[in-house]
Amino acid sequence: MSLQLGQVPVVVVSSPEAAELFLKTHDVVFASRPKSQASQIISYGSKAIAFTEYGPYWRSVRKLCTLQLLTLSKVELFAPIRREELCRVVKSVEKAAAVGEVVNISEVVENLIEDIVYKMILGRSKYDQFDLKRLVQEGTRLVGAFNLADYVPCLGVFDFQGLTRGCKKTIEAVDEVLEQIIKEHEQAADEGKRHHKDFVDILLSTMHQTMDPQSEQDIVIDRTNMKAILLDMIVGAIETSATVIEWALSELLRHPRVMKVLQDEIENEVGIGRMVEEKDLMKLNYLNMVVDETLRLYPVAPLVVPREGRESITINGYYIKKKTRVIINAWAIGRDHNVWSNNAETFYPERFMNRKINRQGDFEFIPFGSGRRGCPGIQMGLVMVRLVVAQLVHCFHWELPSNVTAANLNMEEKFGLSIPRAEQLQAIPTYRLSSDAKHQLARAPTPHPSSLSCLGCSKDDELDLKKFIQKGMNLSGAFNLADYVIQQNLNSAKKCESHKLPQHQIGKYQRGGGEVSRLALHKA
Ligand code: HEM
Repeated sequence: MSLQLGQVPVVVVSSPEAAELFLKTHDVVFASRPKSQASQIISYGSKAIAFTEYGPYWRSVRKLCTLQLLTLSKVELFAPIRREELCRVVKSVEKAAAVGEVVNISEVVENLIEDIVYKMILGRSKYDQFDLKRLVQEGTRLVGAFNLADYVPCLGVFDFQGLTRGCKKTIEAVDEVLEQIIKEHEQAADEGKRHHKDFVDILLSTMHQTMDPQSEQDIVIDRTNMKAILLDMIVGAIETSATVIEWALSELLRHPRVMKVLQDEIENEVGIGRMVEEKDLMKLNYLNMVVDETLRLYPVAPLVVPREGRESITINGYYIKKKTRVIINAWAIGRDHNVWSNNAETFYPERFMNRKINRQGDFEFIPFGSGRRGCPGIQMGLVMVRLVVAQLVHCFHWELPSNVTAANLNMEEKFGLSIPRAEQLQAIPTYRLSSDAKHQLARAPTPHPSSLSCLGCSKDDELDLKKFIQKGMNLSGAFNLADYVIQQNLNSAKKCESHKLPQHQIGKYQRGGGEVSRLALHKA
């Protein structure tokens, strides 16, 4: 569908076939983002990833964030943080369950995801004096709002809708929090207190240095870029994951049959004597179906994030002018009857049973977008969503409060860049694990700090790599006679013999060093 919104030509894509043309076949043409007044202000002038135009800067920053924070190995590194935060939440919901209290699930989930994300990205829990979550929500609302000035630019100066004022106020408050976080990291580094590097430390260490030596442009990041990147990561991680979890739990509450199948699956795989661990997730197929079905019906970004044509192009006989804005309607695609049959509006996870889904390559299912601008946080998002949903339905039975039924539970959404529930979700929990699980909860280990190591994993108790490294250092530092007597003539075995150095002596050092480095490499 083609629209003319003010001065901006817009193409709306609402079928999987068309989505494939824009996100795969001609992805490179539509890999840029349009500039909007709100996104410019909120992203410090397009200095992060999500609203930055396609080019070397965007590529370098995206690469940095992916490698340092979002690869599967980095995501796994943060498992202890997720575990500890979830244990804390389970304990507090258990207390509410003991007295039959109604729990505000939305609040619990949003706070949980917020805590996990801050610890992963900022290396600390939230500040009492700053409500960063509220600022993030406000920022997302402002960026998602329809701003007349984006389509009729001459109206921009008047700011009729007050969006520019709102954005400036929000970003000033966000800036204060980010400045404090950066200062704390700098101070701790100066005092030699930072033994484990978090994402803020990584960004600080890359400041003012060429980010990508292979890039044709000399790209360096300064303090402002750093804040923009941190904000992008926080917004990307908090709003999205919490929203999916809330919708999944809402649908499970409306569909007791699905809830029961899911609880049975987890009980069979995990047992009723302990909480769900991340390693269990890969065995939980029905859980994956529940999450996919939620993402199909409630794609967090229903219109993905707008794209912009970098050049004019003709697609399927239609001429599309350079700078045309492209809106991919993931919401409509997820509910398309031609793809999902006549029951497309129904929450029915079993539809994914015999469907092999590629989450960023099948165009009938694009909750994470696709192509060059597809979501880089998919691994982190999916782990958080699956783990929290699994844990909450495994540890508790949930019932709607007495005045709400499955039929009248309010399922309206708030409109913005993302679509959270309009009304907070509330339910009454009953603890369902055996008493052994309580001991396990009490013993929940404190996580190791979010160290981003060069191997991308934490220390393994069974593999004492440090011992091998020390031994290797000892051997390479040892005085080796052979280095002084035969080193110059190593290539001549005959000369070695003629120097009358005992063969076993040479072999001892070579064997020792070789064995140590072989073992160390093997362990690594
Ligand atoms: C369930 C969770 C998530 C969902 C459903 C989701 C969804 C999306 C979608 C639809 C897009 C637009 C893709 C496109 O234009 O093709 C996107 C982009 C993005 N997401 Fe996510 N996301 C999730 C989690 C995360 C997390 C955990 C992070 C980072 C910590 C993240 C960071 C980003 C960034 C930086 C972009 C912009 C990419 C670019 O423009 O190059 N997301 N996400």
